[in-house]
Amino acid sequence: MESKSDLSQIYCYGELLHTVQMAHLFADSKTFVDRKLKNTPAETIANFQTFMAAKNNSPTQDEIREFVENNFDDLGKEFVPWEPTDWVEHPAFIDNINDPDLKQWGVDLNAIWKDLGRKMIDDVHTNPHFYSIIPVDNPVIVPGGRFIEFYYWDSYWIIRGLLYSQMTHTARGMLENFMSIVRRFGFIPNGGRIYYAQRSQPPLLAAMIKSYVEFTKDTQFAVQSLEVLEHEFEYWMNNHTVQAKGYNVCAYGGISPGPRPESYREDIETSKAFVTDAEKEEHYAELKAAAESGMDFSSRWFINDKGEQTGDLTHLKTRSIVPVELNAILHWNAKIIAEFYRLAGNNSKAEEYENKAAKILEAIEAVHWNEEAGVWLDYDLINNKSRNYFVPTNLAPLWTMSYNLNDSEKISKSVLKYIEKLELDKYPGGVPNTLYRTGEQWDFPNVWPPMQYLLIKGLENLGTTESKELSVKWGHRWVKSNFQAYSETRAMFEKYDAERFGGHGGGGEYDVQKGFGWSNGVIIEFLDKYGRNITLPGNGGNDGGKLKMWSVIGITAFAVIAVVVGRLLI
Ligand SMILES: OC[C@H]1O[C@H](O[C@H]2O[C@H](CO)[C@@H](O)[C@H](O)[C@H]2O)[C@H](O)[C@@H](O)[C@@H]1O
Repeated sequence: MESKSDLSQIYCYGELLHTVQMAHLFADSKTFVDRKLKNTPAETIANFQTFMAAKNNSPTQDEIREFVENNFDDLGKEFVPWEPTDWVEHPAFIDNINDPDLKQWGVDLNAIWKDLGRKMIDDVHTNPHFYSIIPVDNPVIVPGGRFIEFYYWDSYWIIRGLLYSQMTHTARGMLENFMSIVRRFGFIPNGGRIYYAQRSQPPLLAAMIKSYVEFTKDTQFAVQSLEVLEHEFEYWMNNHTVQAKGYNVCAYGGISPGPRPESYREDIETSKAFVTDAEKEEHYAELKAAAESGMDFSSRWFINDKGEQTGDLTHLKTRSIVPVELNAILHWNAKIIAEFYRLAGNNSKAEEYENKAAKILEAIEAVHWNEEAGVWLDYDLINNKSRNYFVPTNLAPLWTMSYNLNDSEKISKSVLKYIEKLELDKYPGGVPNTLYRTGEQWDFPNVWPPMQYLLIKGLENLGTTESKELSVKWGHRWVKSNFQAYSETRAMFEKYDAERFGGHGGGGEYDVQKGFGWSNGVIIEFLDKYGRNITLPGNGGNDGGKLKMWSVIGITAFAVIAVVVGRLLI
C-alpha cells in the first residue's frame, strides 16, 4: 500500500519537485504537478535518486525533461469525456430573455457546461496514488483553461449557474463530492489536487447547499448536510481565529511549509528578496494565505513599512489582515446552519448557531464597520488600524446580510455616498477589484465576476430604492459588457477590464483563462433576472456605451454607402 506522503514527496514538496520546477520545463508551472505518474510513487522516487546520482546531482534541463517524460504521463489522463446527463438544450432561463442576440448567447453559454464537465476514470479510484487529483465520486464542472479540477469558491457561482440551467443532478453531485471531502479532509481544499490540500478558499459550501435547497425544495438534503456544515464551520473557527480589538475574528492562513507546488518557481523568485530561510518561509505562508483568500494576488494584502498598501509581493502580510468577507461569510454560515437545524426540528442547536452568528455579527460591527468611511473595512493587525482602501469585499456584508436589518436606510445612504466619493460607477467595464495598479491579477483594472456579483446582489439585498437602482444598472452593464467581449472573441473570460467596455483582464502569473465557470454562472443568473429588460442597441435598445457607439458608426456607414450607391445608380 502506497502512503500518502510518498505522493506528497512528488507533488507537494521535496527534491524531485524542486529539481523539476526549477528547470522551467513548462511555460506554466501547474503543468508538471497535474501530470500522472507512470510508476508507483516509491518507484518514481527511487528512479529520481538513481537519475540524480548518475548525473552527479546536476542534470541539464534536457536530462530533467527526459526524466519527466520517462516517469510522468501526459496531462488530463485522469478524465474520460463526459457529457452531463441532465443537460437540457433549452432551460427555462432562455425564455426570460427578450433580445434575440442575448437569447442566442444564453443558448451558447448553456452549451459550454458540456465542455467544462469532467468525470474521473475508474483507475483514479482504484489507484489514487498515481494521480495528484483528489478522487471524487461524481463528475464536476471546472472553471476551464488551466483549471481542470474543481475550485472551492468558484463552485458557488458554477452551482448557481447549473441550477438556473436545470442541471440539479450535476449540482447535487458536486455538493455530495464536497461533503465527502469534508469527511475525509476535515475541510475543503482550495482545489481538487493534493497540492492544494493544505489550504482552503472562502467557505461557501453552506451557501451552495442553501441555493440548492431553495431551487429544489429538498429540505431533507439541508438536514442531511448539517453534520458536515457544522464540521467545516468549526474547522474555520478552530484554525483561523485571531484577535482584533478584543474580538475573535477569522483571517486566512495556510499551514504547510515551502512554496506553492503549482507556482513553485515563481515563489522561489519572489522569496529571493529575503535573506534567511525563516523569512522565506514566512513569505511562502503569506503567498499561500493570499491563495486561500481566492484573491491571489492583490495589493489588498500588502502592508509596507508605513502601514500602507503600496508595494509588491514582498509586502504580503495576508495573515495579519482581518478580511471583511471571510467574517461575513462565516456569519452567513452560522445563520444557514441555524436555519437548517430549525428545519430538522432541533431548536436548541438552532439557538446555539444563532448565538454564534450574533457573536460574529458583533465582531463585524466592532472590527470592520467604519463610521467615517461609511462602509466595512479590512483590519490591519500589525498597525492596529482599519485599512481604508477599496475592495468590493468592503461591501460583502450586504451580500451575506451581515448587518442589523433595521439599519438598512442608514447603511444605504452611507454606502452609496462611499460609492459616489470613490467614483466606482465611472468604469465602463465594471467595478475594479482595487484602485491600485500593480500588475497583480486581483488589482486595478481587473474586474472579477464573483465580485461584480457580490456588489450587485448586495445592493439588491439592501433593498432601498437607490441601492436597487444602482444594482440593476450595474447588473445590466455587466451583462452587456460580457456580451460585447463574447461577440468579439466568442469566449468567456475568468476576469475582465474595468477600463474597457467588453475588454478582458490580464496580469498576474498566468495568462487570462477562458471557459469560464464562474463567469458563465453569473451571466446565466443575470440573464434570468434581467433578460426581459435588456435590449441591445443593434436590436432597438438605446443604451450601452461602446455598443451604442458602434451601432451609430454602423448606421452612419450604411447610410453613406446607400447614398453613394443611390447616386451611382441614378
Ligand atoms: O496557479 C495560481 C493560482 O491559481 C488559482 O487561483 C486563481 O484561479 C482560481 C480558479 O478560478 C480562483 O479560485 C482564484 O480566485 C484565482 O486567483 C488557485 O486557486 C491558486 O491557489 C493558485 O495559486
